[in-house]
Amino acid sequence: MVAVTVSTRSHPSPYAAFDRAQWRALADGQELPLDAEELARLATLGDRIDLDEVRTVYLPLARLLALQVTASRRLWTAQSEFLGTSTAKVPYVIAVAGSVAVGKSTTARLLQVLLAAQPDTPRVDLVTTDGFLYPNATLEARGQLGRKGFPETYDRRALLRFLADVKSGRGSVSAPLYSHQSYDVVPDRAQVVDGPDVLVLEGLNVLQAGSRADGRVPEVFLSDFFDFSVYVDAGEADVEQWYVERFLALRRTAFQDSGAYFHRFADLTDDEAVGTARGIWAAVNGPNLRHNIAPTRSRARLVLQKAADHSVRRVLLRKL
Ligand SMILES: Nc1ncnc2c1ncn2[C@@H]1O[C@H](COP(=O)(O)OP(=O)(O)OP(=O)(O)O)[C@@H](O)[C@H]1O
Ligand SMILES: CC(C)(CO)[C@@H](O)C(=O)NCCC(=O)O
Repeated sequence: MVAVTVSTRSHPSPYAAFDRAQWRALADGQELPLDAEELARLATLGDRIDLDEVRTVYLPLARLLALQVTASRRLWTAQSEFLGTSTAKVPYVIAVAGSVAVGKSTTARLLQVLLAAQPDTPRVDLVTTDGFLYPNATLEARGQLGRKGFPETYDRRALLRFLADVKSGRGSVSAPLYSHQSYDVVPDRAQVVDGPDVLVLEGLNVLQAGSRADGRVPEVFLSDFFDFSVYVDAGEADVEQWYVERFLALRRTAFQDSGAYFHRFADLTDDEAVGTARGIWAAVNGPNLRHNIAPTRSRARLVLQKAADHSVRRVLLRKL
């Protein structure tokens, strides 16, 4: 099957586009290594997804990635033999980017499960960049608590160091953790990444180039350490709607916990909750999407374009 090439009259597109049927056909006959129960456990609250969607979208993606891992290992071994250096295995790093509430977490968790079922990649670790946010106390002192998720609210040097350490083949590399419930990084706890076959790194900011305080271009970018990158894309009006729906659902569940940062929103009426969620979107997540996240989409190797019902309607794969 031939993929459609997306192009404008003046610029040939760097992407090949696949509709659902074309993409699904790439993994025809492959077994799905998870059932509906496991899927429900790993899907983000509000993310409507079923096994058919996993088979159509994520299974072919996992197959493509497994193929890339195997090929890159072969290349690595050949180069090491040529140079006479050690052939120690280094983790294959996949970045997953996109807006708040677009479904990055579900995508990243699905890739973890599907890749772990492939023969060459049994050990797959998942790290989210949320843990690299500065603690609320630091953000508050800097007047940045209302900008959480913007590039400057992350410790980008620590994130870069973490990834450089993982990619240099070092074992037992620690990543800090974040709690959505307390809305803050978790002190005194860490996630240890110990030489997996694949590391999936998920976050709003993974494709951002960053800039230094002195305005100079940094010498090393996070993306220098990526082997593959996925951008989860949808229209802003749809993502805002998903954010609002999730906020309403969390109000009935997570916000009820008296220890939750958002507990003060637990007793809002539906109208008040919608107003509050739209307010947070308009002040923080919307501008962040427009100014800092969407502009990085063109750096991704693969784009999943979602429709209003959360289903992926088109897959774009970089051919240039
Ligand atoms: N305030 C909250 N309280 C409790 N859980 C939350 C809260 N906000 C988000 N979550 C949950 O935390 C997980 C990750 O949320 P996160 O905000 O990182 O995802 P996202 O980046 O907004 O969106 P997605 O993963 O859907 O792209 C989700 O399962 C979500 O339902
Ligand atoms: C932690 C992030 C930045 C990313 O996951 C996001 O979920 C967030 O908290 N954004 C700030 C505005 C809000 O509370 O939705």
